[in-house]
Amino acid sequence: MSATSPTDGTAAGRHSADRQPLRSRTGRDGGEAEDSPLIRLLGVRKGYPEGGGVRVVLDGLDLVIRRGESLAVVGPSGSGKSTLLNLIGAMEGPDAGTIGFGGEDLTTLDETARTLFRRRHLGFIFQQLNLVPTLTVLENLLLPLELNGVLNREGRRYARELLERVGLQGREDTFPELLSGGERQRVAVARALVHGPDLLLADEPTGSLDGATAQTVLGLFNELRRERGMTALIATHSTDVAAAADRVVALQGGRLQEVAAA
Ligand SMILES: Nc1ncnc2c1ncn2[C@@H]1O[C@H](COP(=O)(O)OP(=O)(O)OP(=O)(O)O)[C@@H](O)[C@H]1O
Repeated sequence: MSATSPTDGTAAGRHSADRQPLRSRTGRDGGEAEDSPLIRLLGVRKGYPEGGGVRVVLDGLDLVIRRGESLAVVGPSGSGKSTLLNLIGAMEGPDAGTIGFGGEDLTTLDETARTLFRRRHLGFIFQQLNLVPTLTVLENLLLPLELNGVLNREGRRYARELLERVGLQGREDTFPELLSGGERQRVAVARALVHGPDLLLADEPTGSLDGATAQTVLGLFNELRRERGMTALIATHSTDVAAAADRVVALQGGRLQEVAAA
């Protein structure tokens, strides 16, 4: 079964683009380009070895995500949400199926091309955060810019602006181990956004945050979608996070199902 169409990604894209009320929820005017698919999964399967066999986690997923859309993925623990994010983020490859990103099939890229693709186009917020402990907060934020060879004055200014927008102004020179869990999570949020990614992949991005701070972070995602046309895919157990998304899909038993908007 598909999140958007049981059979065909193209039809699924048209179906999704017809969802006018979803656009008005974020205040976007939803032009043609914004509504075009950014990501297109067709027949994606993924399993892991277990007891001499293979345990299938994702069982033939079809999914279309439009440019500028925010999509929440919900589902029980172990249902494959992180696995789905890892596949779309080209962290690993599927056993079968294709994953299109802006017309390019990620499953055909070699390791070097996948690394470059991730650096240029994606912002990750991992559950484990993956902050570099030997770098300060600001240095952690500058890392994606450095890796992309675009660390300049404007990048430094934007890094500071993002820290302010997540409420961490004044903590630029602090090391991650001296921050609270929620503060560390906000550093990871800002770091994922600093290079202006086309797609944000966020795994439980507000899990360590209080309600008000979580709303600030979700508001920031939506602002960046409006300001920069960013697309967001968010794995979550939180009903608040799901409610802030344009669209919600649920993973269960290896399959995706569209969930009615709240
Ligand atoms: N690299 C791996 N090797 C073996 N099994 C794996 C690997 N990655 C994930 N799995 C298995 O795939 C299943 C799905 O894991 P995944 O982390 O995607 O679930 P999830 O929905 O994100 O869970 P949670 O909500 O608890 O974070 C789990 O049973 C997990 O053990």
